[in-house]
Amino acid sequence: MISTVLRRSVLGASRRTQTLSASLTSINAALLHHLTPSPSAATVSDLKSGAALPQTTNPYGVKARDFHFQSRPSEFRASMASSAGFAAQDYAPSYDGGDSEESVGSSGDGGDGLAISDLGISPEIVKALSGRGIDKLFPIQKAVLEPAMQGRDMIGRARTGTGKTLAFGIPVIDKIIKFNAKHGRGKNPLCLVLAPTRELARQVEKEFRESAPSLDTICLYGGTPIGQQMRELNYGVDVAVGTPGRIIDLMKRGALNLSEVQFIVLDEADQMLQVGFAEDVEVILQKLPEKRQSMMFSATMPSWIRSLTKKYLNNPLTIDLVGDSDQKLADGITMYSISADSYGKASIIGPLVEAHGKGGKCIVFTQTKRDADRLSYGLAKTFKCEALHGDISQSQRERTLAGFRDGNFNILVATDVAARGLDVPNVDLVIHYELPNNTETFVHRTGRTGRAGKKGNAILIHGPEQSRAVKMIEREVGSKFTELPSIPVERGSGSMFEGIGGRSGGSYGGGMRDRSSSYGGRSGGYGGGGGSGRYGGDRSEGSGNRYSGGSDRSSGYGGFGSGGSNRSSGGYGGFGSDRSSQSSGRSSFGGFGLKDPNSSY
Ligand SMILES: Nc1ncnc2c1ncn2[C@@H]1O[C@H](COP(=O)(O)OP(=O)(O)OP(=O)(O)O)[C@@H](O)[C@H]1O
Repeated sequence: MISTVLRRSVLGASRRTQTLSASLTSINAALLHHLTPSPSAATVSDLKSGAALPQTTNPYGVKARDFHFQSRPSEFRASMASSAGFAAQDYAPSYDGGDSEESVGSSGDGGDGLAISDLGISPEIVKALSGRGIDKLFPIQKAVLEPAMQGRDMIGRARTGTGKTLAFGIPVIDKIIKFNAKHGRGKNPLCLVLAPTRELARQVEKEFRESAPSLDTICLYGGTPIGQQMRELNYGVDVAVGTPGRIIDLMKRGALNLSEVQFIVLDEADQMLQVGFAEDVEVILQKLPEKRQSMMFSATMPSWIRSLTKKYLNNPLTIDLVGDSDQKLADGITMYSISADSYGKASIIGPLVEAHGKGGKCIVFTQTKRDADRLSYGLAKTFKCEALHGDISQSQRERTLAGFRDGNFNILVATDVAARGLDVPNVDLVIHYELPNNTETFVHRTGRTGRAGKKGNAILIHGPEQSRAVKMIEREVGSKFTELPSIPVERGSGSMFEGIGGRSGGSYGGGMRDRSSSYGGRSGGYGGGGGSGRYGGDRSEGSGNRYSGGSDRSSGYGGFGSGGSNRSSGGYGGFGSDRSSQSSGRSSFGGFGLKDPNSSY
């Protein structure tokens, strides 16, 4: 038993990046707790009476999590919480009601940020944020803080890169820290954050971890061994961030108990519901206590999401710093467009990067995994470049992203798996290799640049016959493109892709000319590339295209991605399998899917 205790201690110590001395303190406390029947071990009657549990103190002055022994009921916090209160209300002046139409509009945008040190939030958070150069609240953070502290359910919308993660993160973290200090720390998570992609889940979890080092956070996502996640859950966590599939898998295995969750956040909420996670999200929500605070955040909130939120949220406050008529992109992003035919467009990427990339980082978004592979292979002959998409193993995806962040290479060629939420500093240029699926995708892809007040460029490559679609994007995002002069392409330039056929597997035939013709009516093939199971990782690739203007319109987007990806036609391959490649297959919606939550992607 002692060795078990030690094993758990070591696991906990490494995971929580505590200092050695703090770990030893915890180990000592755990050993003491275990070897001394009383008074260090809480009895059931202690718990019922709400008597304080023995606690140790970590370097942040926050009570450390006690180890979980068989002898202790794992729901001990539930018993305590029932007598002790609810974090969402503990610090809230009572909210006086209000109707569901209540909203905070774009008037909340702008103005000086509030100094974080003046807000009365935990010193640990202030210190951690300050260490990262974050001393003042951004507008969305300022707008969200008070209602979030009051325990309001909410829908938050603000442009890309404006700090939505900390907008929900700061109040949730603060409440958990204070709740733990008051009531002791338990085993089951108090906060659950759902994200549509693994990369985003990791990033959000990192943001929580770095903002509150004393809390135990965990990231739950597919493509990685589940055993380690189960062990960490068994040790106890405060905040769990993850993709719905792996979360459901862990629930089914009895490793994840959501009965004490007090805060649920859907990050990139529209994407989560739009790509078909609604069902999974509902399964998860049904396992949560009714008494909870629910929040949804995204830079884009299509109108259909309102009706869905009625089901999930209780009298939500809408905080919308974008507004209907405003431009949808972050300030500081300049949009360019350039015409290129399908034969030549691969060859203009290099010149575009050189002319507009300012020598910094660049992300090129392609519609398909195959194009991402082929383009990155071609570009790698001249540039430092790598591909990122859902058919790449999770460990490689993580290495690639880390390498990109660290500046080991400066061009990332990615599918929409990288479109949502990813925060990589100093991406100066985003190139849309072809027209994206819909306005939301355009906004999110473009939003990988111009983050946190920085400047950035975005270039949309379009076919000579797609000017109507380009105008439609302009209208919907509220910004104009500056059309760049065409770049002459030598006829032999398609050869940059020679010799790479079959690199990503599959049966797509034909030469480069055909492959790069993204709007050519692919009626299948790409859709079924990866996901074998219903539950698993993220869903972010594939699908039809909304902008099929001009002559492309006749080319049959409806079938794009139909191969093997239709949820109704199979793929219920059990829990835990990887659904990271795509999730389209709703061919009947043909890509113009924003009107229906189930349509696009
Ligand atoms: N108050 C602040 N001061 C300075 N930097 C901040 C502040 N808040 C957030 N940031 C930084 O701004 C960047 C963008 O934040 P974040 O990723 O939360 O944006 P977002 O609104 O969620 O974007 P997206 O819509 O693309 O998901 C991050 O690097 C974050 O650390």
